[in-house]
Amino acid sequence: MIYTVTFNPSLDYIVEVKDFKQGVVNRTNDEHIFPGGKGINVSIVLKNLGFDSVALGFTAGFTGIEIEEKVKAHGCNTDFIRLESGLSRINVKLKSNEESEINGQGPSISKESLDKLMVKLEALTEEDILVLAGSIPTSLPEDIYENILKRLADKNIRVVVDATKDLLLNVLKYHPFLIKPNNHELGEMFGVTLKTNEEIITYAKKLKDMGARNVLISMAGDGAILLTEDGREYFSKVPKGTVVNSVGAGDSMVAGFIAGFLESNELEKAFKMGVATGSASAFSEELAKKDDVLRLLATI
Ligand SMILES: Nc1ncnc2c1ncn2[C@@H]1O[C@H](COP(=O)(O)OP(=O)(O)O)[C@@H](O)[C@H]1O
Ligand SMILES: O=P(O)(O)OC[C@H]1O[C@](O)(COP(=O)(O)O)[C@@H](O)[C@@H]1O
Repeated sequence: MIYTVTFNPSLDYIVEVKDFKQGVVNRTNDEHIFPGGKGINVSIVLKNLGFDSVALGFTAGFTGIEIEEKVKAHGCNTDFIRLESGLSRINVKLKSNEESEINGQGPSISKESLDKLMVKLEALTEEDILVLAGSIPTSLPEDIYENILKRLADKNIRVVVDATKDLLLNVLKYHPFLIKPNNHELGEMFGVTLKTNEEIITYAKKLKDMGARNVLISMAGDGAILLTEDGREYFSKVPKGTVVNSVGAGDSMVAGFIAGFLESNELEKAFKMGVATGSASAFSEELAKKDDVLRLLATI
């Protein structure tokens, strides 16, 4: 089974405002509310591609109840831990001349609740895939992903991590099967601005040297790069299309990669499927659907 963990689920409030102006009352032209958070998006897209998973993580308050209902409405299995207090966050995505995002901090997670998650994760076996994705509430220490992988280290589970900065860097010594920073996050990890593909490959290799097995770097509309554990390097352009909503494109890419790998056992095919799935999400209001993914895959 595939298990996704979202420490910090959200309701994504996507608002379109023509010519947004600061400091005045603006009115929306269009608005949507979607369940969000990286692991949750991975679970939804996996389902759209025909793969079952279990969405794990923490929810709180009425927003948490709504998130869980919406995830279930997509046909996903859920096993969230309910927090005693606080509210799951509402992340605002403002689409105007530019795209801006305000992502919340999320509720506090107590030690007892964390322990409940560990009990669930300790039941995983080498047959399973674990996806740890997204930020953690500010109340938690930055070594939380690292601690989880340390406790699961002898189980031979294939782990996918989509996180930023130290949260990601600290897990590399546990040899995650796949990591997927974008090019900006990659630069941020090393305190540099990366401009060319050569520079991006140089720094992606550092993540491999630090322990990651396969490193997937997304670059939004500029394509993607995969460095594989057996030393191959792939670059792909993105398919042609009109971007409608790129929120969740990165998570969709992770889901597409996993689905492609489970279908073919080939990293190159997984890579192409990842790119097609990311772009299928970027080209639609909601997350990628299978028909659109397969149509784009044929062009890569
Ligand atoms: N402007 C775009 N045009 C085409 N595909 C896109 C675009 N933006 C994102 N994608 C697709 O989604 C994938 C992930 O996008 P990216 O924005 O890099 O991830 P993240 O959301 O993690 O920052 C890309 O590799 C690509 O396949
Ligand atoms: O946990 P973080 O880093 O705050 O990100 C959460 C946000 O990212 C998303 O998962 C989308 O991520 P991507 O656009 O990178 O795929 C949203 O659904 C959510 O609001």
